[in-house]
Amino acid sequence: MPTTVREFRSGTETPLTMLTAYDAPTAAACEAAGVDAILVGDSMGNATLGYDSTLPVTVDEVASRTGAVARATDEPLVIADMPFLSFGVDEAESLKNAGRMLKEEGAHAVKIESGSHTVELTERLADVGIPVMAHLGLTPQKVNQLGYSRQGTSQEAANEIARLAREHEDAGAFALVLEHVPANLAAGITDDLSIPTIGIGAGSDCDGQVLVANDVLGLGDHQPPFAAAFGDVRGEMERAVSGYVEAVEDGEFPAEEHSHVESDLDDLY
Ligand SMILES: Nc1nc(=O)c2c([nH]1)NC[C@@H]1CN(c3ccc(C(=O)N[C@@H](CCC(=O)O)C(=O)O)cc3)CN21
Ligand SMILES: CC(C)C(=O)C(=O)O
Ligand SMILES: [Mg+2]
Repeated sequence: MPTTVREFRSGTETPLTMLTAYDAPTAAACEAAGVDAILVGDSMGNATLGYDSTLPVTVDEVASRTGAVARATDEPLVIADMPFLSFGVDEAESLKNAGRMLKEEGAHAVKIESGSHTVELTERLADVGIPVMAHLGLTPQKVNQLGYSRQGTSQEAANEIARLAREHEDAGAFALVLEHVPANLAAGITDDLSIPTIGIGAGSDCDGQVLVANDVLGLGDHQPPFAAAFGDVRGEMERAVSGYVEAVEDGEFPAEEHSHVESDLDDLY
């Protein structure tokens, strides 16, 4: 498994796997299951913080969860997802916010939602030693312009995504997320680039795949059409909590083995 971005590359026999995690136990489960990279996604906004988009997520929130994920794991690459307006406004601020994820929180790399405005920033970050994962196609921080719809569906839009993909590789990005784009566009970009492409709703010809952990675990209430549940963790949580509630209400918990009596104590009343 990769512990530096140099080992996270295309052309391997099996596709690369990436999953989001926002806490230590989920990160530990990802590591135990052999996930190659963990993305501390700004999807934490809707997945765990109760917002209806990723826009309100702060640098402090991503930083604190990145620290938790990095402390809980050794092997997987840990990538911090830079939140809305934490990059791309002011260069010094972008470098400070991204650098903090590596310097203070133990991330190995950052991801930034990309566009023509992030080519120079990607180069600058890479130059100072902050590996950048680029992200094209559906970029949820642009929900107010794009909604959550498919991207790259016209020839013109597809060409633009392919051009930006090449520009970000040339700028020094170590990998590229392609979200909600046609499988044939993602396949073409994957062929063209030498850095690994990681798809989400982008078909099976990318070098790797990423999904939001809540969707994979069966923990979410609403999941995108391209996601799949491989478990029923929400059901499992409800069963465990119901068991606890019933045991307390029936007087079965706590039992003797969960309590202790000090025979030396005097009666207090
Ligand atoms: N749990 C979760 N999973 C994700 O994959 C995810 C998040 N949260 N939060 C951030 C973004 C938002 N994403 C989404 C959310 C919804 C659709 C979706 O339902 N798309 C429909 C409707 C499009 C529309 O509104 O026009 C589609 O048919 O494409 C797609 C991606 C992907 N990301
Ligand atoms: C879905 C991935 C690519 C993401 O950006 C996130 O989880 O925030
Ligand atoms: Mg994100």
